[in-house]
Amino acid sequence: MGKAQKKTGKGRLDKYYKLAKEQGYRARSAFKLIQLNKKYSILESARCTIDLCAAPGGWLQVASKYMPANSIIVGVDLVPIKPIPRVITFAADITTPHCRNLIRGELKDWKADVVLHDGAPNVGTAWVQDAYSQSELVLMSLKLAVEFLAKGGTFVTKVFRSVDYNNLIWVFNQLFGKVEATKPPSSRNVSAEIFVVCRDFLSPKHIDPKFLDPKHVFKDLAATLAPGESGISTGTAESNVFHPEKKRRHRDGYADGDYTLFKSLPASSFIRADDSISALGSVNKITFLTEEEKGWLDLDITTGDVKANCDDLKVLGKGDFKALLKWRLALREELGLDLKTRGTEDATEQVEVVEIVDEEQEISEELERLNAEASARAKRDRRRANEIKNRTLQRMQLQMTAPLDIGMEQQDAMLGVGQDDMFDLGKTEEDLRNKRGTVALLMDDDGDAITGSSEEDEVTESEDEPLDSEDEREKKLLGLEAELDGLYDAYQDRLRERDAKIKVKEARRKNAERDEWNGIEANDIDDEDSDDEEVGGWDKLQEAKLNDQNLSDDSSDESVDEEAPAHKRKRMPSEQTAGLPNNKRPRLVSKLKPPTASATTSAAARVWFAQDIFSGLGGLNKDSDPDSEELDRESEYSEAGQNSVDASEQDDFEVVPKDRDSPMDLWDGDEEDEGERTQTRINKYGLVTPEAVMLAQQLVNREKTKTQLINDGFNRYSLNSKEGLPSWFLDDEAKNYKLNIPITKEAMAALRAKQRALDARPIKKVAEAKARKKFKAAQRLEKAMKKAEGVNATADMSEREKAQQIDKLMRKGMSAGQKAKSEVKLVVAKGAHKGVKGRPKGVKGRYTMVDSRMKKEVRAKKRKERASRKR
Ligand SMILES: C[S@@+](CC[C@H](N)C(=O)[O-])C[C@H]1O[C@@H](n2cnc3c(N)ncnc32)[C@H](O)[C@@H]1O
Repeated sequence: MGKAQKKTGKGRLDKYYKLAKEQGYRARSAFKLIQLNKKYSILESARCTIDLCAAPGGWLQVASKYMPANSIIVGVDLVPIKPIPRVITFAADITTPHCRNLIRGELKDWKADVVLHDGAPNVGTAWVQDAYSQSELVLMSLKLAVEFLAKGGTFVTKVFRSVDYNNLIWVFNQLFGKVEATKPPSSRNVSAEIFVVCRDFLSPKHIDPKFLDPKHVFKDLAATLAPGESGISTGTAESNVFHPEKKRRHRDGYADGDYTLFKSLPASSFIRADDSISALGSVNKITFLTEEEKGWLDLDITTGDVKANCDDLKVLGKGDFKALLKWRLALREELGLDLKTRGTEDATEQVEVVEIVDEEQEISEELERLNAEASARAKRDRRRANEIKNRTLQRMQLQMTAPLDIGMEQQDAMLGVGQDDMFDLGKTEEDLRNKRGTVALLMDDDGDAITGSSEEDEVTESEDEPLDSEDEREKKLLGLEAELDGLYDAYQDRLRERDAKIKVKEARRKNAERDEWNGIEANDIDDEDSDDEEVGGWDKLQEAKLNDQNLSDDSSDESVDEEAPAHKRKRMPSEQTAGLPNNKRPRLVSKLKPPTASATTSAAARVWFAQDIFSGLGGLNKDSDPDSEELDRESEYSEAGQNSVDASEQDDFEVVPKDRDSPMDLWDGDEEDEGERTQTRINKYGLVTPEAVMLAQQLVNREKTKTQLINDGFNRYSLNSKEGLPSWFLDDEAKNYKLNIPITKEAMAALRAKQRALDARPIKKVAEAKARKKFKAAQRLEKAMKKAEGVNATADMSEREKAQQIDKLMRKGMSAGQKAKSEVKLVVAKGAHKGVKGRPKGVKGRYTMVDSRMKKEVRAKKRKERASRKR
């Protein structure tokens, strides 16, 4: 009975339950992570994952399946988790410091790329309270996540859709670059759970503890709950009065002995009640039945509105309730129930309550407004970036601009500073001119270079100015190349968008970059700025909200203050030489610099900036080599009496473009990695290309020596430098510049044989099924033999009977365990059998009537099945 109930109850045993069983997952929830991972590709590139609330271990199994080999997976839960290969698990409460210490002990100083949280507290108490503790658990998991996550990491958490939901999302938004809520198909619709995927952890240096403190984050809800009470009570009644829109489910049931839903309250009780607000929240009507109460109806203060309000409290709004409370106070004074002072106190009390609740409402409204604003801003930025891209492409097509490359354009767009590459180049020239002739113009009294928007406006476009013909030609040429580069990149992007595999690879590559890259990001500076402003990010944000400021928009922070702390300055190498006059740099330089760690500028951009015209600008070329920058400035500002540069650095110094044929360029670290990777691939899968098989055969058959093969591998292009060549050319070249190795018949045959052998191997499931079958047959036989021995040992059977019995047992034991199928006779419905209804003559046992139509139909059906299976 239990079984039947289980199957139908709540539809628990749905297809994911069955799938989980089939695929060996411990919980159906595993599919939630599989689906989340499919959407966001979280696990493929992660090398360390922490799963909080992991029992029984479904998510851990998924993580272990999808994460790269040798990655670290740690799972924690209140209950012990059965061991899973290559997963570390322990039992702890994630809300305790003990748990934190255990994780720290496991990770040492590693950081996690992903933190998962699918926690659910034990249900059973009131719904409001359940949701609250779930939200608390989420906040606790976030606390661990921010401690252990690496910058750029991902936090996936389950949240219940409750009143806390928006507050949690708001907090996530403060700590992560991208926050998305999603409900995977395997999550039941009846469940209030939703999964929030927070990517791009910002890793701020200081996090205001209030962000992670349930008291602050869920202030709204906490305030509506009276201390020590878990749900519907005075607090809730109050909230019903002042927040009629926030309906909470009432699970307390009926009061003792009272089984009606409609409740009325005598006016005298309301007037004399201590807790008038909760009285208003829990009744439908205020009645005037006694003589005294009827008398109150005639008073001036009891206006028509008040009477109407008393009639049906459930339809009243906040203003109506306030009017009723005012009326109550006035009546109490009238009746002399309160001394004047007491009355005032009471009034103050009421007003305070109203104010607190009002304030809470304001905060929640503010939160909602901020969320809406953030999403609108993101949308606006996206639109702007698209516009910029389109405009740039148009200008490129009209040959109006020399695109540096798509990568840089995107950087600009991302920074939201607009696409004004040509203007910036113009500005560069302007700067040059200024530097040559009118340096003084750029200096203020203290010798600081002047920057600012007003200046930017003053900078004129130098597009119109004639360049000398040599330069112009070169510029044009580079422009054309860059244009080709741009178009090629766009083409590659389109290809990439179509190819899911490339997306995964890209994600991995990005992940690798993220770990290696320690450079500067505009955001970093922003973060630091806000961090450095110390006290309470929370308070500041609240304040910022009130001031209607955009938290991420901090263009004003771009200029670095003279008194800025040392670590702030460290971020801008160009400004390390504090004594130099141009601490503040013209816009072009400061704008291009931060994102242009050498890794981010394309070859085309580097070639572009390697032109003589830029050679005088520190920070523009050389990818921020601080030494060369210092020397540049040293030579330019020597009159200003700067002497902070080493004597060795003061030697004749010439800014030259990087030597294209320098030996450094020939050494390609990637190729070594590639070699290793190829080796591992070969170890794992063997040789998979005919060329490789052929070369191997030649080596084995001693047709060629290793040296010969290596020598054959070289060609006159092998040592060519790739520096400065456009990517489309390199891609094309990579396909064609190598020698085409002729493939022999033998190599192809060997490869095919290998493939056939691979195909002939049964898949794991089939092999397992066969082994199971064999094992069961052996068991049956053993059982039969034991029985036969028993029969043999019995004394009350004749030898003949024993032989018969044993024969029967053995036949049964040797059979496949299935009953022999009874034969079905096929009777063709033609000749004498045509049109016969019922059993045809002379046919005994089971039979089936068949005809040519049926034959055709069956064949067609089989054909279709085969075709669909192939597909
Ligand atoms: C829905 S289950 C997690 C299922 C898991 N993701 C899987 O795929 O197998 C929720 C888990 O949260 C755990 N949990 C609840 N509160 C916890 C706490 N404070 N600390 C650790 N685990 C907790 C419960 O023990 C329970 O095993």
